[in-house]
Amino acid sequence: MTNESPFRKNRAFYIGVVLTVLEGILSGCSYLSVYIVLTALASGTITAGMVGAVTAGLAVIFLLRLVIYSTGYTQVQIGGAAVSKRLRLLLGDKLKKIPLARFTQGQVGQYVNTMTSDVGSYEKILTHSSGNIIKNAALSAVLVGFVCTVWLPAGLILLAVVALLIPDLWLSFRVVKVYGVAKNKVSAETVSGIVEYIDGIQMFRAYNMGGVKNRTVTQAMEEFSRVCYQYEAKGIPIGFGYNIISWGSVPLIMVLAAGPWAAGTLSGVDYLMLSMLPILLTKLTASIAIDLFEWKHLMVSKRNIENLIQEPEEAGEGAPFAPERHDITFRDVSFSYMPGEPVLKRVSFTVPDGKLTAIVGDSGSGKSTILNLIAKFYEPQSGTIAIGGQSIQTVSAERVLAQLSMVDQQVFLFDDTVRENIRHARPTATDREVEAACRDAGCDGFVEKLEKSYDTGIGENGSLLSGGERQRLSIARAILKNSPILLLDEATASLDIENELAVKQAIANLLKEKKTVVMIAHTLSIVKNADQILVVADGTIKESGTHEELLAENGKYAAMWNAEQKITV
Ligand SMILES: Nc1ncnc2c1ncn2[C@@H]1O[C@H](COP(=O)(O)OP(=O)(O)OP(=O)(O)O)[C@@H](O)[C@H]1O
Repeated sequence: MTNESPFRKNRAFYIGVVLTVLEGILSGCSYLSVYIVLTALASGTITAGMVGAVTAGLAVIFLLRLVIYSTGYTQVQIGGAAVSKRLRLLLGDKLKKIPLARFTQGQVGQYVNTMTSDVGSYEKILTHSSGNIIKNAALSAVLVGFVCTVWLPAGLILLAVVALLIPDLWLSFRVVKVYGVAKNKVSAETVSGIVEYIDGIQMFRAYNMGGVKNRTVTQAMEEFSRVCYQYEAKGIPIGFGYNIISWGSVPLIMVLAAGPWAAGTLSGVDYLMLSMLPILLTKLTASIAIDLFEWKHLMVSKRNIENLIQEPEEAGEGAPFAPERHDITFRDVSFSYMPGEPVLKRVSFTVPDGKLTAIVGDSGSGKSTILNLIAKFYEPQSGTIAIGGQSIQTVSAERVLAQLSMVDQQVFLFDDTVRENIRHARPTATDREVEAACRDAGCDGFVEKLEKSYDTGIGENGSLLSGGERQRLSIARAILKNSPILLLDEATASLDIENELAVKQAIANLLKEKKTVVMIAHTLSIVKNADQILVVADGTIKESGTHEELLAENGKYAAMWNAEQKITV
């Protein structure tokens, strides 16, 4: 990673800005032509040749402005789009490194907001606000300079109008600081609510919760419109006040300049220009004030982007990680999702290399949490987790994940074809390898019945497939990846009997290869033959051993086994 600012602008942007300023200055030159013509008219020295020359000059200026404006505008757009593209890629990369725990703390809305609207707003600063401000400032400088040469006191009054922008902006920036930041925060919360609502729409409808959830989203939106109203309501009077004061300069100059005009020290044309140009300047400064107000607000977006860039990343470096053995050791590992609510308490155990270890226990006892920690989705608060004797704390999650495959209850599938969904596990795999993995996972039967077989699209998150079919596709992925460690969350409970058998057969095929396997089992019959069984209870490993050893111990496992036998008999 370089030390260069991610916000740095490129050449296209600077070229665009220079051209925009040039166009602003040129537009001021049109007034100079009017002045020349009017002066000649008043003094009676006007000729047809002169009118022709001024008209030609105006035509040239117009053409020049057209070319400069369109080139400048295009360059600024290209430059701005390049910066926002760089920012989006950087933020996308950053999201991969933020600890998963952050995504469960109401941050999702903020992240979505920053990735989309904040980057869009920052792009707007570059492509619109900055250009407008610089252009209007350049034109204002030309006008004030010109008025100064016509009659200095009028020029000084206009300078005062420009200077009044300072208190105006000070006040409006305070509004942005309070309400602009609040607006942004509420907007993120609204996005969070909407994301949750859309994500869970099936469940909300199934449980008739649309109304309740709708109310939550509606309240967030109402709060958003309230803050927006406050923001505008506080900002408008400041702009309005500035407008009234700056417009006062027009009659003031007219009244003050009337004396020198009557005395003959100012010509009629000068007086006319002094009456007209301040009108233009007040319009320009009002526009600058509005643009700067907006610019300041958009800078809140820049700060949000900076905050996201600076978010702490998960521990671990990019150093290579290829342990020779794949035994997994937990030493005094403690973990909680929420402060003060421990899920694992000083847990220690070893999963032997190349063996099958099953984890059993009550619902909510922390079984999936153990798998999440092995996969580095979360970091333990204390203790160490090692793979092949090497602590994974100093290894990046990406490199740890390269060593393992996960098959769990939450299968995530892309809105892509069957083939590409499986190939994600190993992008270099050939079609034959993908199809072989599918066969081993028992997918070939249903895949071949699909309209375009392996090239059929499966819908968003595999919505066109059944639960069991989705499970088997995720097993096919694990088979294709062929990693030395396999983490399995046995999830056949919600499947019909046919699918359950198919998934169990697929898992059995997956287990054929000699791997280090950690398997959460919700039914004990499936773990009878495991090399080791860990019984989790109250955030600790209550018992460990083989099926026979644990039955002989006559503890929790034996009780669970006996209970299950009674149900199945
Ligand atoms: N992302 C999370 N944020 C906060 N708490 C969580 C989170 N995930 C799990 N928990 C809590 O941690 C505890 C352990 O959850 P975990 O999913 O590890 O249990 P489990 O034994 O796998 O349960 P099950 O057998 O029902 O899948 C539970 O009390 C659960 O509510």
